[in-house]
Order: sequence, then C-alpha cells, then structure tokens
Amino acid sequence: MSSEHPINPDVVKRPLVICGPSGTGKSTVLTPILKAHPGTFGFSISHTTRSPRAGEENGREYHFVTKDEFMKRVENGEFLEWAQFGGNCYGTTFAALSSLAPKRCILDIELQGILQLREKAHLQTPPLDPVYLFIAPPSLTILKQRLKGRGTETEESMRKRLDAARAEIEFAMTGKHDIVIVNDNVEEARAKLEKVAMGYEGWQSCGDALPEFNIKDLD
Ligand SMILES: Nc1ncnc2c1ncn2[C@@H]1O[C@H](COP(=O)(O)OP(=O)(O)OP(=O)(O)O)[C@@H](O)[C@H]1O
Repeated sequence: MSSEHPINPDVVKRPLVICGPSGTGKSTVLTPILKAHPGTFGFSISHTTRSPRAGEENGREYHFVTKDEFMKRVENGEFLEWAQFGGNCYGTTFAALSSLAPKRCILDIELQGILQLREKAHLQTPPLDPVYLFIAPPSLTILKQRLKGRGTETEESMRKRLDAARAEIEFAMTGKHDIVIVNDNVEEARAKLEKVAMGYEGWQSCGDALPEFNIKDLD
C-alpha cells in the first residue's frame, strides 16, 4: 500500500461522501485505508436526539442533544443534512464537518442525507465541493448473500436494508455520483478507493461502470 505518498492537497478540503447499500462492503474496503494512512481522514461527529448507550460519551460517538435543541439547530440552518430514523433525529452540522480540518472528511451517509447535501453544500461559506462516491455490489444477488452471510440481520432488518438498497441503487442509476467503485474483488476495490480518497494521479477516472442491475432481484 502506498502509505508513503501523502494525500493530494487539492482534495483535502473536498469531503468524500461514501454511500452504497448496506452489506455492499463499505467498511471492509475502507478500514484498511484508514489504517494505512493514520491521521489523514476524519469522520464528523453527528448530533442525535437518541439516548446514549452504555459506554457512549457525549462528543465522542455523538453529540447527544434534546429534541428541542436539535430542532433549534435545524431552524438555525446548522445542519448540512439530517433525518429521522426509528423516532430519533440524526444530523451532521457544518461545524462538525469543518472542525476536522486539516483532515479530509469522510461522510458515510444515507440517501436522504446525500440529497440534502447536494442542495446545501454549495451554499456554505466557503462552498463545499464534496466528491460523491458509490460503492456498488457486483450484483443484487451477491448483495443479498453478503448481508445474509454477515449474520447480523433479522428478517425484518434485512427487509429494511434491502428496501433502502433499492432506493440507493435507483438513485445511482441516475448517474449522479461522481465515481462508482464495484466491490467485486476486495483488493481491487480497496486500491481504487485509496486512489480516490488520497487524490492520487488519475483519481477522477479510476472508477468502474455501474453494473446492469435488475431491481427485481431485491424482491
Ligand atoms: N469483495 C467482497 N467479496 C466477498 N465478500 C465481501 C466483499 N466485501 C465485503 N464482503 C463481506 O460482505 C459483508 C458486508 O460487508 P460490510 O459489513 O463491510 O458492509 P457495509 O457496506 O459496510 O455494511 P453497513 O452499511 O451495513 O455497515 C461482510 O460479511 C464482508 O466480509
């Protein structure tokens, strides 16, 4: 791994937005890159209205806030993106993201968040210019197998994840991502993601074509 090459200064200020259906292998591909380049990347700490779980610390896993405080921040326009899941609110503030400098921010967000970010990023001062990256499975049948194989899902959570996957894949099919990486062979996908994340020469054109998906395979 080319850890001796520092990150390209031209990309440091561009948040890297990584999305892809649950089970597509985002963590598998990203984790070795974070290890190979310590101190290079940062994840913004989200705000949430959910209660802290045992061992969680305010300001470390999340900024834990009340619903009132959260909604005040929404009204103040502080969130680049926010959404409600399971009765709780979660969001990323512009401040949480800019506090990561000089590290490159990696955002692992859901489709709803991406849609908001696309609307708001250029309105910030200074404007944000994210790179939108989609990690695609080689096929929807393989996506299902990986989710099952991980052994972490109940039937219900599997269904939810596959429904979310459908929306994410349909969005990817509109061609709005800057780069697509197909996670077929982990090592090849890792090398491509490293090139994009570090901004190595040719990073803009090292992506793959989106596979031809048959959405019905998710049924
Ligand atoms: N290229 C690959 N080939 C085969 N199996 C893979 C590949 N990439 C990942 N996997 C396996 O697929 C499963 C899902 O991977 P992982 O947990 O990294 O997905 P994820 O996209 O980060 O999911 P989530 O969004 O739910 O966190 C894991 O069991 C992982 O070992």
